[in-house]
Amino acid sequence: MRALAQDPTDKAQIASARGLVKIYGKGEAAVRALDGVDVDLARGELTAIMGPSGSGKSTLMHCMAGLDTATAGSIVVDGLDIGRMNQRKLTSLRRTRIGFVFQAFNLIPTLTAEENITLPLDIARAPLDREWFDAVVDAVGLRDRLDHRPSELSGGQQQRVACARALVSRPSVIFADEPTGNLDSRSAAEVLSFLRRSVDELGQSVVMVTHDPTAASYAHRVLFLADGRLVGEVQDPTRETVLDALRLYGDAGHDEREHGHVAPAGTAPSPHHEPALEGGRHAALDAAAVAAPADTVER
Ligand SMILES: Nc1ncnc2c1ncn2[C@@H]1O[C@H](COP(=O)(O)OP(=O)(O)OP(=O)(O)O)[C@@H](O)[C@H]1O
Repeated sequence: MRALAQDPTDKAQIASARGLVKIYGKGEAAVRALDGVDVDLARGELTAIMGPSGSGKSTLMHCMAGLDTATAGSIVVDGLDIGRMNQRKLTSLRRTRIGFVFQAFNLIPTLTAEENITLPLDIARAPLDREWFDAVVDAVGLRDRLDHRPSELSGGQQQRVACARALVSRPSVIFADEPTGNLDSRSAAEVLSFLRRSVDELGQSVVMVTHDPTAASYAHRVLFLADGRLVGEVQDPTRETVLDALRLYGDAGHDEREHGHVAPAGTAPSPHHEPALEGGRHAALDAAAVAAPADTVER
């Protein structure tokens, strides 16, 4: 395993956590979703987070993205200690420094692709950097679809619009939670290629939760969680090395669940399946991220 950076505010890390604990509920019903996680996520890399269902992947991502508050431990994102921030500052951090991509695309059906992409800037009344917008649109390959509404786009194109929307405000880091969970394998490949290109060509940092070994193979590095702990990692992964690691770290059921992509345990194998609660939670989180007020982050 890569050694933890001495200093979590190290510029080489886009996000770091130390001693992260998250407990949901109280008393006998308490669930220890994160059980002391120390992690450094490198700037300018695509990092994938894998692990069995319930191992704490989404919780880790939500805590590190300032969407959820940790019970204990510290988190630094882009040099800012988010554990010390009040809700207003967290909202501001999400608005200015973090991009989100969720399994549900969460596009506004009445807006065109272009309007959906620029929505966060419009809400923030922030100016559009046309050159950057063009670079993002070209990287995402949507130039000839900008006037289309979501219903006129394929699932992969819709998710690429959501990726472009996450990128357009030049966030420091993009957090993507199962970004290909609703896509067939071809559309998933389009989205994953784009996420990787956004790192290699546009200098973005991306952190992605996935169950899919193929999706994880697009990453520079894959982290494995089990029972709320970080249990291993693979550098420069291939699908095979990820599968080996999954065998080692306990997501043994993934092969049976795989259908182009791997659905979470306990869910139907359809690539379009999404538990209602999960979808609702993601939609609410995404709305919170997109609709946050446009104040600035105070250091
Ligand atoms: N809001 C919540 N209230 C109570 N328990 C929760 C809540 N969110 C998550 N948990 C529990 O915390 C643990 C970790 O959940 P989490 O969603 O982070 O896992 P995951 O690895 O992302 O799972 P999956 O792959 O199924 O999405 C699970 O036991 C889950 O039931």
